[in-house]
Amino acid sequence: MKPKIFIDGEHGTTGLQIRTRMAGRADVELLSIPEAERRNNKMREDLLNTADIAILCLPDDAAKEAVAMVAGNNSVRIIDTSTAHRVDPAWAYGFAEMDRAQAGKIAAARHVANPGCYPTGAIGLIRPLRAAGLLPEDYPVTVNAVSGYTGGGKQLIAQMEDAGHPEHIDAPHFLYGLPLKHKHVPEMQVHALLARAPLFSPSVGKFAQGMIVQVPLYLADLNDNASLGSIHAALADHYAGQDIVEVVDLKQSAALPRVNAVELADTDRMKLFVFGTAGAPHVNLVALLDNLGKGASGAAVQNMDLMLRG
Ligand SMILES: NC(=O)C1=CN([C@@H]2O[C@H](COP(=O)(O)OP(=O)(O)OC[C@H]3O[C@@H](n4cnc5c(N)ncnc54)[C@H](OP(=O)(O)O)[C@@H]3O)[C@@H](O)[C@H]2O)C=CC1
Ligand SMILES: CC(=O)N[C@@H](CCC(=O)OP(=O)(O)O)C(=O)O
Repeated sequence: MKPKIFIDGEHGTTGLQIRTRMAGRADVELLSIPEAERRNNKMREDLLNTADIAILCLPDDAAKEAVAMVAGNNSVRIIDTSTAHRVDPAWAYGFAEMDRAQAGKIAAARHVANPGCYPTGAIGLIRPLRAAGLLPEDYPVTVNAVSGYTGGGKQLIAQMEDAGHPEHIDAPHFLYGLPLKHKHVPEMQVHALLARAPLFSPSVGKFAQGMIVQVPLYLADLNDNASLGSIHAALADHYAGQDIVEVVDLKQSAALPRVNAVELADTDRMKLFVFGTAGAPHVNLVALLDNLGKGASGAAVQNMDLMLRG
């Protein structure tokens, strides 16, 4: 029998993208709820309890309610794309490449918390340097990022695309999260293995999908006389043999005049760069991804595939 997959929230931004990725897959049976019934709790509860894997693409509170709907059912496994369970030690964090053991943990888990889009970039850059001992645990990490507007789901998409929307946003690029209490900070701190909460400044650009995450570093405050070359080598070693995360060659990075936020739109890949000049005091670590690809729906399908094999 084919494993049954139910995407709760399949008519939202993340859910639709997962459905698109699953179209044509003959190895799974996709359970579906009509759009008009998407908030029908009885139907959702039945489908959640029928599934082998439920993928939650809901706001945090609704995700917690969905988990409660399958309490006592030991056969359904869950991938939650919301923020609700990302620092819960009982849930496997769904970033398969973040260390060597993680793909195995996801494969064996009943509960998987899909990472946030910004944390995928930030943790992807920082954690290998913590693991290699180059970045001190108490380094004052800053994370600056720009996301495509689909990152804000149906509501922000409408505000950006519909000129008649009462809260239409006209800005081509805007900063938000100005009180510095973004919901992604805790998972960045926990999974990047940092003692101090990173200072995170997000922004949105007038493009649908794409993301740049930047982590600038002062070399003098790192360990082991860290250099442009040793930082790049640590990242390249960590991701060697991966097909989703690519560490761009130093020479290629040095030749780039710019980084285009939408370069990886509509892909599930992530590119990591180390920018700077040999012998100079700073480096800038940069992650490039699609907020809906490796940043959300692509990662959810990757995790589902690991769980189906596990
Ligand atoms: N967009 C992105 O780039 C990313 C999103 N995520 C996470 O994915 C989750 C979904 O976000 P996103 O797809 O962007 O959001 P959307 O607003 O686009 O979609 C959410 C969907 O969930 C439905 N929904 C909301 N509340 C309930 C409820 N109580 N019961 C049943 N259905 C409900 C909505 O229906 P209705 O239309 O009626 O509101 C909608 O169809 C969020 O937790 C988000 O944080 C994670 C990483 C990146
Ligand atoms: C552009 C934008 O608004 N982005 C969202 C984050 C993306 C998202 O909702 O994802 P998570 O589930 O990972 O939080 C935000 O800043 O709240």
